[in-house]
Amino acid sequence: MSATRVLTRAILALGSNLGEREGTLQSAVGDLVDRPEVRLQNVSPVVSTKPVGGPAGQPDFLNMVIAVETTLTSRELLAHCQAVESLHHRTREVRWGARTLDVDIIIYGDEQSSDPVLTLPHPRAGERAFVLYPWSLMDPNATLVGESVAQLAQSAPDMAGIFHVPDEPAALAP
Ligand SMILES: Nc1ncnc2c1ncn2[C@@H]1O[C@H](COP(=O)(O)OP(=O)(O)OP(=O)(O)O)[C@@H](O)[C@H]1O
Ligand SMILES: Nc1nc2c(c(=O)[nH]1)N=C(CO)CN2
Repeated sequence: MSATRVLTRAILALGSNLGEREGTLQSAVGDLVDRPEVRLQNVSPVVSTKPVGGPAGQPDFLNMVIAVETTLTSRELLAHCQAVESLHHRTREVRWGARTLDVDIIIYGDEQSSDPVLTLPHPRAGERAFVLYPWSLMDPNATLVGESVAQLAQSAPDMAGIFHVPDEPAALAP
């Protein structure tokens, strides 16, 4: 008889700035939860964000976060996120360069780790409005290491470059 696995809540951040960005994010969410060990709990709106770091002139990102409950360990969840990135033709050439899909684990329960292979909470999440702002829209009461995610978003340097994505293409708007 196998041991019962603990169910852990995790926040995953998704970003895309190459190709059909919105479609990639939508299908990546499906792929991330397309196994019995990962259950989708909540989904943020998609926001448009200016690139933070990396080469100049790269396209704007679409970013979003999701909340999942999982019986995977944190390392298994990382491997799963990387497999979904590969499925969407993610390559790693330039640090912070343009990519079809990036999936980061922001928190995994209250696990803390300084291992570079999997650092938890994600070491740069607390200063990234492209993670914090959609997270605060999904869960206005969320906290990251004891601080309000909504407040952290407002003081993040990239907050000024964040825009809501209209539900309909601008060309169809009255
Ligand atoms: N919390 C985490 N979530 C995802 N990857 C992580 C995490 N902590 C460490 N890593 C490691 O970071 C490595 C680089 O990941 P990646 O190429 O996606 O970085 P990036 O998204 O370009 O930059 P950043 O790490 O600043 O978001 C991965 O191979 C992974 O092992
Ligand atoms: N706007 C934005 N900038 C970034 C992003 C991202 O997802 N959105 N991801 C990065 C590395 O994870 C680096 N810079």
